[in-house]
Amino acid sequence: MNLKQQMAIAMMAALTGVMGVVPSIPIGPVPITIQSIAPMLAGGILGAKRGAASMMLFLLLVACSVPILSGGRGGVGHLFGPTGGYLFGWILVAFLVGCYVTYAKRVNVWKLMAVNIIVGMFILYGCGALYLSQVTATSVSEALLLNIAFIPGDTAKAVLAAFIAVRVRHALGEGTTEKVMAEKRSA
Ligand SMILES: O=C(O)CCCC[C@@H]1SC[C@@H]2NC(=O)N[C@@H]21
Repeated sequence: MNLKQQMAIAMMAALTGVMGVVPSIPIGPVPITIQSIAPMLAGGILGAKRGAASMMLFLLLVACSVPILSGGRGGVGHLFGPTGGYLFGWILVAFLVGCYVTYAKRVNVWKLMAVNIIVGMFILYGCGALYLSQVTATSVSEALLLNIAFIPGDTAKAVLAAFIAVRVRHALGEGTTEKVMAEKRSA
């Protein structure tokens, strides 16, 4: 991995942290947060491995008590608290969304939007709810139902993330034959 790719991972982790300045809206044990757009952007812009790496770096910084979770929270306790399933799920979301952009011959904004919705919402809700039901006295079905409140905001984030990712990839020349060949040579 070259320096430019490492910088891109660090910048995505930093961007996710900057989003943490925006306070979350607490509704029950899991808040509404703008940061849930970050894994979709990370995968959509950086691809599978680098997208997942940026989310890992972000969570590592949180574990080191850097106050970059929404509302300025940090500390390893947050990773294993009620929202831990969502936080670790962000790595999976970035990876799976990234798989689409990495392996698609041509990234289509509508398909990316669909992948964002399926992975960045419904698979993430599954991870979050399963974990939440383990660490609190909530059944899996109750925990799943909590996610209904996130659907409108997360749908908007999935749409926005798809448009931003396609624009940024286009601006960076990602997916062009020359770029793919150059990356294969430097890998
Ligand atoms: O800050 C945290 O502790 C993590 C919050 C996780 C929030 C989840 S991510 C998916 C869903 N959409 C939201 O806006 N909130 C939840």
